[in-house]
This record gives sequence, C-alpha cells and structure tokens, in this order.
Amino acid sequence: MTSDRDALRLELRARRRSLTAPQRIAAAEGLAARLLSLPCAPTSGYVAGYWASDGEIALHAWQTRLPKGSVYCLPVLQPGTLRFAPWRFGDPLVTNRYGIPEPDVAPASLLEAADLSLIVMPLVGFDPQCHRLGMGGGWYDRALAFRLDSPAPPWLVGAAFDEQQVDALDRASWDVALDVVCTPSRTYERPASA
Ligand SMILES: Nc1nc2c(c(=O)[nH]1)N(C=O)[C@@H](CNc1ccc(C(=O)N[C@@H](CCC(=O)O)C(=O)O)cc1)CN2
Ligand SMILES: Nc1ncnc2c1ncn2[C@@H]1O[C@H](COP(=O)(O)OP(=O)(O)OP(=O)(O)O)[C@@H](O)[C@H]1O
Repeated sequence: MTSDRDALRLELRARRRSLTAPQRIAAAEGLAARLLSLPCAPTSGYVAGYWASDGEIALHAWQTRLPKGSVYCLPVLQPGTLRFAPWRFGDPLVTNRYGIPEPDVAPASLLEAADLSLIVMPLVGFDPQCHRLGMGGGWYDRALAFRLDSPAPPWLVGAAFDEQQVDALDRASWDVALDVVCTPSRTYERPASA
C-alpha cells in the first residue's frame, strides 16, 4: 500500500533530481556559506556530511572550506544503525547496499553519532518547523534517537534545495526534529515549541 508519506517522497525526489547543473553549482555555494556561518558551527571536532546521491544538494563546497580543526566524516551503514568515519578526498571508499559510497574502514574504528559536534543530514523534504522527511529507512532517526530527550551536541542540520520545502509534515513519535535547516537562500531554526 502506498501511504501519503511515500507519495510525497516520490514527488519530492523527482523534483530534487530535476534541477539543472547550473542550479546545483550555485546551490552548493549558497549552502556552504550558510552552513559556515551557523552560530553552532564548530571550529574543531568531528562534523558529518554525506555523499550526495539521487539529486541531493552537494556538500563539496562546505567540506573544502571547513575550519582546519574540524574533521569531516561520512555515514557508514552498520547492522541496524548509522556510524561515522573521517573521510578526506582520496581516502578509500566502498559502495553500500543503496549504491552510496562510504569510507572503507574497520568497524572497530567507527564513531558513534554522539561523538560528533554537528551532523549535516540529507533529506527528501522539510517544513519550516524543521521536521524532516528522509528516504524512509529510519537510519538517522535510529542513530539519533538519544536527541529526542537530550540537547545538542550533536547539532542536527538539514541541507536542502529551497524546492524541498513543504508547508507541514506529520511527525511520527520516532522522528528526531532538526535544530536547523539550511537552503541556499534561507536558514530555518526550529521554534522552541516544535
Ligand atoms: N547521501 C545519502 N547518504 C545516506 C542517506 C541518505 O539519505 N543520503 N541515508 C539516509 O537515511 C542513509 C542511507 N539510507 C538510505 C535509505 C534508502 C535509500 C534508497 O535509495 N532507497 C531506494 C531503494 C534502494 C534499494 O533498496 O536498493 C528507494 O527507496 O528508492 C538510500 C539510502 C545513510 N546515508
Ligand atoms: N528510534 C527508532 N527505533 C526503532 N525504529 C525506528 C526508530 N526510528 C525510526 N524507526 C523505524 O524506521 C522506519 C522509517 O522511519 P521514517 O519513515 O521516519 O524514515 P526517514 O527518517 O524518512 O529515513 P532516513 O533517516 O533513513 O532518511 C519507521 O517505520 C520506524 O519503524
């Protein structure tokens, strides 16, 4: 059965993929500037991004401009949850079950979400209250469930094209809200009540 959430995912993913290369280039630059100027942007420690796929907004412009003291990481799928590993251009990669590249590292050296200062998260859709609609695997929600009842860090930052904004998303009990959403043109902060 197809739910409203599934139908919305299909529509927003198609919209995300339909953006042109010039739009993507400009968007990645605009997004990087917004991410770097966030008040919660750390000057040191581990920060996570993602390897853009399926038309997601790219993070290379942000990654290359990070402060020297911060260590860029990518998500790594582990049984039932997400962990993270530092990754620099040229480091070895493997392809995960969804066809997304991830660092090729020993499981024992992986970081937990709680070890990170800030996590930039991919999303399919978001609303101005900073609710997130993801790909539907629940990966980030499971790894970040501890943020349902504890404060930042890690700061949770959604990254999106403006075209991915919707008026309002239904929230499930397990949905971990974002602290901030950045698009190329706007920064949305989660209202204290949401
Ligand atoms: N770039 C990126 N990395 C990410 C995520 C993401 O959304 N984007 N994730 C966010 O959680 C995690 C992986 N979760 C994912 C969940 C579903 C699909 C996906 O493409 N599903 C396809 C079916 C693919 C298949 O089963 O072969 C689909 O629904 O069409 C991809 C990633 C961790 N890494
Ligand atoms: N904290 C949790 N504990 C157990 N199961 C969870 C938890 N969070 C999410 N799930 C499961 O994951 C499934 C998918 O959740 P949801 O549709 O919110 O994913 P999503 O946020 O869109 O995906 P993703 O984070 O992978 O991009 C839910 O049906 C739920 O069963």
